[in-house]
Amino acid sequence: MGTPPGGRRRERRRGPHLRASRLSRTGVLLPCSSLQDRAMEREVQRVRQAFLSGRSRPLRFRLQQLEALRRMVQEREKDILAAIGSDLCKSELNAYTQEVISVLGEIDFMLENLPEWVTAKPVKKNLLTMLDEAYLQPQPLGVVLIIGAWNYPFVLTIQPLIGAIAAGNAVIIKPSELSENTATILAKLLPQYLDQDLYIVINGGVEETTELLKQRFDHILYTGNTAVGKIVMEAAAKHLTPVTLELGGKSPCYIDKDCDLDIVCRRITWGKYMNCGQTCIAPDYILCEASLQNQIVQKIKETVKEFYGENVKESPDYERIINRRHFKRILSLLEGQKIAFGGETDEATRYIAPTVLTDVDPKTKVMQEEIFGPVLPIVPVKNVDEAINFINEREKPLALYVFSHNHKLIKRMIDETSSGGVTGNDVIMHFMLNSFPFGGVGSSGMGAYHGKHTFDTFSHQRPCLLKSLKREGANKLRYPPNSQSKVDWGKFFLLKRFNKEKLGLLLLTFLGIVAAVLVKKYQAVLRRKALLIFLVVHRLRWSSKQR
Ligand SMILES: NC(=O)c1ccc[n+]([C@@H]2O[C@H](COP(=O)([O-])OP(=O)(O)OC[C@H]3O[C@@H](n4cnc5c(N)ncnc54)[C@H](O)[C@@H]3O)[C@@H](O)[C@H]2O)c1
Ligand SMILES: CCCCCCCCCCCCCCCC=O
Repeated sequence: MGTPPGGRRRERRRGPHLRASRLSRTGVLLPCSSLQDRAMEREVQRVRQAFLSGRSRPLRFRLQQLEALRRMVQEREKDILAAIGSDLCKSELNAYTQEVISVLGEIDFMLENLPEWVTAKPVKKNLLTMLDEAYLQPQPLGVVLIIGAWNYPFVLTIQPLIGAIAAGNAVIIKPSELSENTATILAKLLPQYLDQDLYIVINGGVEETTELLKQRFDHILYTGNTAVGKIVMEAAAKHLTPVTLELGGKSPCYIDKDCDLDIVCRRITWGKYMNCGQTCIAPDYILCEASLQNQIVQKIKETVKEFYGENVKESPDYERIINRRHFKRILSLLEGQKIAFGGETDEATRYIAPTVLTDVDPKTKVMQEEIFGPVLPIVPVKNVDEAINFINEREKPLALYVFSHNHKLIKRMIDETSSGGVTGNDVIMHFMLNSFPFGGVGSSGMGAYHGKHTFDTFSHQRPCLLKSLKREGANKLRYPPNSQSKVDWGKFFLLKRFNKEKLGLLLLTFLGIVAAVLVKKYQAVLRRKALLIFLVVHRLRWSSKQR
């Protein structure tokens, strides 16, 4: 674990120091020069060559790599927890439950299901292809770039990696330079456990990411803010590279008056102040009727005490803001606001107390940008209609939360709004169910991952149609010269429409096709039956001759 909560922490410059050494196989650290471009290109080229060798493709290899990754997490757990701990001032227990547990769960899930996912799946056929072989074959995309985020620096980098390996790709991992300890440990550990040419870590800041983005990839998965998401997409467009953008936004939380406020406030307090509010799907603000405000403030205040004790600063469960820039940014959101409780700060340790703001004017700064910190504004609304309008007038959020005993109201909120994901009567928990695709919509992102969805994100579902070089008669229908009769046949095969005059002929053809299908299907049986008949007849003739 890093500096203990409350201890004075040194604010280090993040980024430049990562660039101070040369390109290496264990986390590429680059000199800041024009050589960088070529060095980056060579690195990507090396990974591409490894992909082209074909060794990332066999199921056995993918399973081995995933098992090796699991071994890394298990054997080096202490180092990983310490790195996360020093980046975000997080206890080992919290780093484990918030990050490591999901990674281990995801690896186990992949190992269990991958053999089924990689197999080709037959598809439904039409009359034109009924005698052919038609299936979907998932195939790796190639070289994938994963740009991680700093707020959950381990899970948000490794979870996509798991799916990319499972899908048979080569991967370049670019951890966030803001969580520098986790970035360093990933660059150190991954090459010790995984194939060193197929999966590499490139560390660095904006400059290196910019260089990296000039290269051609087969897919980019970026996690971070919307502004950089646009930069990534623009760079990707130059190579027509598909992107998955895991972005952010202001996730609303509507509290209906028909609910159990004690439970609601406990759940919101957990999701809002976990990781000091630096969670992409944390409830960003509360919408509720004005009459509920004071009770909500009171109950959140009590829960904060229950969770973190009298002195939040001393709690091992309360993290710190990642850096001074974000600390100052969050502080600026408090200007001119009515602080109902909290508001204490300490710049030296980048501590911001769990804070609630009441009667917040939607036009103020705190309601104009994603907070990404432990500040919770309450915006009073008249009723659920106003809440729905409020949400729909803004960018589509990454998550939406609605609390009520009234199931119909929850369903209505879901039907009449849009967001990446929704949880009714809780927060955050949809992230933990890997049968859900996790991702945004509109400005909160595009594409999704988790579980099978990550495998699909990093796979190409290749349609494969295998025909025979026989049965050319049927194919003549599509060759020139065209004729009305051929069109009629086309209508029959593709639209299942009959020309009444030709119904008899069509019926006959159809029976012919059915017979052909049956013959093909039961070829072996028919061959055995024919042989048997031949032998019986032969035997009868022979015995009659004998007589
Ligand atoms: N949807 C999700 O899963 C998810 C998860 C975590 C965070 N987020 C979002 O991320 C945001 C917080 O992260 P952040 O904004 O501090 O991320 P950030 O600024 O740390 O950016 C992340 C990555 O982008 C790179 N980067 C930054 N500026 C760049 C530039 N100009 N050109 C090229 N690359 C650049 C960085 O090197 C880093 O690797 C929030 O909006 C949050 O909601 C989303
Ligand atoms: C012991 C109980 C286990 C339940 C753990 C719940 C932990 C939630 C972790 C949430 C991680 C959220 C990551 C969000 C990604 C965006 O920032």
